[in-house]
Amino acid sequence: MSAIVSVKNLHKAYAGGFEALKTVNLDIEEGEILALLGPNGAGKTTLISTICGITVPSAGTITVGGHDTQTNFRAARSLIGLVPQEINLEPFETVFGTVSFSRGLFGKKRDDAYIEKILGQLSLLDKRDNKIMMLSGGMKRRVLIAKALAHEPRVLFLDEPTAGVDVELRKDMWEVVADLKASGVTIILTTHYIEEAEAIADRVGVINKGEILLVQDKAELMAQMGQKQLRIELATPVDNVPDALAAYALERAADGRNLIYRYDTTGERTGITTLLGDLQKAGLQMTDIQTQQSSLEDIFVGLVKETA
Ligand SMILES: Nc1ncnc2c1ncn2[C@@H]1O[C@H](COP(=O)(O)OP(=O)(O)OP(=O)(O)O)[C@@H](O)[C@H]1O
Repeated sequence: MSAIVSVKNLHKAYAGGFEALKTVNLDIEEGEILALLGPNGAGKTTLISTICGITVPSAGTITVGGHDTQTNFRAARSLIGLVPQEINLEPFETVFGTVSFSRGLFGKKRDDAYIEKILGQLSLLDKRDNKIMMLSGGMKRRVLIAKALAHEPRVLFLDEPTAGVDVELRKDMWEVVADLKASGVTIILTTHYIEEAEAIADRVGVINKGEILLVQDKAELMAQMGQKQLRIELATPVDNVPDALAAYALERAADGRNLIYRYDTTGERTGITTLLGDLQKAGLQMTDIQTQQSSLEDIFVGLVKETA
């Protein structure tokens, strides 16, 4: 795969001198879904709007499809669709009119069949002639996506696409994003919902305080940084972990009814077999055992805490 968006040594300081981005380097591969995670104020929106040419970088270069966003803005911008955080639609306009007009803004020839195809993809075809003000919040978000796709961009930026959207609709949006990927669009989304990144992203980037802490394949990240835990339920609760088991650094939980053992998923040995043997030797009887993998959320919280 080759990079469709390439960000090199990007730095952004706002007028007051605040450094929103500190030397960001990022390559976005054609056809991937990249989720950018970060706490409030981390610099996600600044990064997106700088790539889209809305915010001027203080230093560094960005290319989209090989076009420099500063020296060749029009060519770079025509490859980008941007779905902003805020709903900024004309309430009296129709769905079709809104999307078709946006295509015209990019100097593309009118193409009703293409607009209808996008509306179909976003389940908006039956709302084609409805006025925007008649739509629900979720439908308006879909119109924002349709509008961003109207000029056939190759890269789509979604800034918090599901903020304030209910769980069911959020899952619908994930399907929409998966369909768009299948149609060949590269997708970058920012989100506060880590489960969203876990569900749909190919790669995950974590930003904090204007710096990219990591960008990594999601599955690899979860395998590498994730810990597993084994929860052992005891027949009789214990007040203390027996000294003979000190080496396992077990944690008591549920009033001593459970013991928790954490182990590294990348280690050669988990130590579980010897632990179970030693538990028996120590005279502890188990009634149940369960394993649990740490989630992307655990990993994210750990990373951001480290740089706090
Ligand atoms: N126009 C501006 N002038 C000065 N500071 C700004 C401006 N826009 C953003 N900032 C600051 O830059 C930092 C990064 O903001 P940004 O909106 O990029 O963060 P974010 O990660 O998108 O946050 P959120 O998740 O809250 O949307 C914040 O501290 C913000 O206050």
